[in-house]
Amino acid sequence: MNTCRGVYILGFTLQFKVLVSDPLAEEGVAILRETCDVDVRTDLTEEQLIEAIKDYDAILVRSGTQVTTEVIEAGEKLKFIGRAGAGVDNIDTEAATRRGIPVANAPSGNTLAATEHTIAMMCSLARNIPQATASLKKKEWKRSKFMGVELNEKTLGIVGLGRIGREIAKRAQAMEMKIVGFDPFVTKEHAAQIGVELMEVDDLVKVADFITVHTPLTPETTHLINAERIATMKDGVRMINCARGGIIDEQAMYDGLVSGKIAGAALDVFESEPPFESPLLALDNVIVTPHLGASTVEAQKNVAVSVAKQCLAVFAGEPAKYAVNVPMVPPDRQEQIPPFAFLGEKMGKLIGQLVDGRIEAIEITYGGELSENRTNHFITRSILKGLLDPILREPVNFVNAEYVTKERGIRVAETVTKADAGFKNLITLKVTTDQMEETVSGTVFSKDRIRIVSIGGYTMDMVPEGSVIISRHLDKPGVIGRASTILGEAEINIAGMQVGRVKPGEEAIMVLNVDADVPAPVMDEIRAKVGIFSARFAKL
Ligand SMILES: NC(=O)c1ccc[n+]([C@@H]2O[C@H](COP(=O)([O-])OP(=O)(O)OC[C@H]3O[C@@H](n4cnc5c(N)ncnc54)[C@H](O)[C@@H]3O)[C@@H](O)[C@H]2O)c1
Ligand SMILES: O=C(O)[C@H](O)COP(=O)(O)O
Repeated sequence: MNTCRGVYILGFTLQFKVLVSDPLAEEGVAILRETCDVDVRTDLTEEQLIEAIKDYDAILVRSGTQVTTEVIEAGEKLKFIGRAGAGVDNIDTEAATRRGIPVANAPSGNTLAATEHTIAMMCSLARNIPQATASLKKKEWKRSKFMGVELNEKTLGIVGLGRIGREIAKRAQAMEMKIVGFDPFVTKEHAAQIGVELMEVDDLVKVADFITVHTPLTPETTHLINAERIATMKDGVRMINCARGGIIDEQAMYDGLVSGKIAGAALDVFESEPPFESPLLALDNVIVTPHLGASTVEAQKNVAVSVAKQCLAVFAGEPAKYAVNVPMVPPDRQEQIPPFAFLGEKMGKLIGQLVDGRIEAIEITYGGELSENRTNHFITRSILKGLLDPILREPVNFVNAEYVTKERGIRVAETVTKADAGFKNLITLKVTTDQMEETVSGTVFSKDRIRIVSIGGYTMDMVPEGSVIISRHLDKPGVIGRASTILGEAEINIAGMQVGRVKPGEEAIMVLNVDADVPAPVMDEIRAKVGIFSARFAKL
């Protein structure tokens, strides 16, 4: 363990504890040690991890640690789960989302390592290099036994055209292979641009000489390559899996390798790891590596540094760059979103203090230029956080805001409209409870000029910060004066005041910015005054 300086936040220095439970490159650990207490404990059993995790603010893993629901539930202080690598299938992200814990990975740090490993495996498979090496080391000289095949002019089928799939396509074209691909999330045009003929998986398996899979392991991709598809493949097909065990059905692959339908397989990953019990290990036409796809010095440094930096960002109250359970802010929106997210959170917080009863529905209307904005869901999350966090016992944050809302049966509707009530952009939030309805609207004039522009239909120009009293009263002389006198007697300074009305002499609204908290008896006194229908104190 290392004693260190702590992370400085809002005038406080907080000492965070980080558990590294899989081997992580020293460059990443060193970044964490500058400000945190770091324990590297790569030998914990699941039971020991469940016991240990309660002391830590973050856990950093590779694929070796199973971060299960039990681990996450036991991690009372957990604020961040980092995966130094791409696949997060060893982390129960749903459980983390429920608890509001961001899970982040390092998606591109090991792309080239995994790509090069796949290419190495394909070449080794084509030329029997591991088998020939083992044979010669036994002092055998069997040249005809290890006759290979060329890659030149063969068809390579790539299942999953993401980061790794695309890099493989590029390299395989340099070896003059013809590339066909399957990926339901890639267009034909995009595939064509990278030299790949896109087709359905059922067609791909029929035409390919080599098949390599590069998808995540999901319910849809589990056993995507199964006995039925293997039966339709070319005789003597060769298969490579450097993505995740389970994308290819291992039993079906074993049967195909034994029958000779499949000439050979190169496997870096397995349905169960380590695969000591797998019959595949006994087959001569199977070459294997122990999940080494990401194991290069360069990749390990990249991924360790990436998750360490994201961990510190989260400790400092900033978002993790590659959070997998929080929507990603597109790079071109990183400047634009924060003022709207700020406004949304404040609007949520305000309306939450203006309503009574059980919240049943939340309607958010994005108007003006926001009607064309693809990233309104970020603002919605901020609104939900602002509204629900002060009300609920469990913490609500950007990660679990949607989950918590849904779990409580609160209906959320997002609509867009070109109508803008004269503003460039306008957010209108309406909350319906079992007792009442309230509406608040706000706008961003610029990042330094953010305003609530109406409450309950009354126009105003309110800075959404600090402490406020919001009252509804009769628009008659003396009513406002009565409220100010009460505050003066209680020695509460009024820093600003706004009044809004629809018609003279009818109900009006007053917003008083005050410099201190207003005690409940003082609020009761204001409410009791003739002409004041309601008055609420809110902190933003
Ligand atoms: N062996 C290793 O050490 C190693 C190293 C790095 C990555 N990986 C694994 O490699 C895989 C690919 O990584 P990546 O960085 O390229 O991921 P990626 O997210 O960039 O790409 C995955 C691609 O799979 C596609 N896909 C999703 N569902 C699909 C489906 N049902 N059918 C077909 N395609 C589908 C996606 O559209 C995407 O294009 C992951 O499983 C990752 O965990 C393994
Ligand atoms: O998904 C990944 O990034 C790879 O499977 C690498 O796993 P590792 O970090 O355990 O090597």
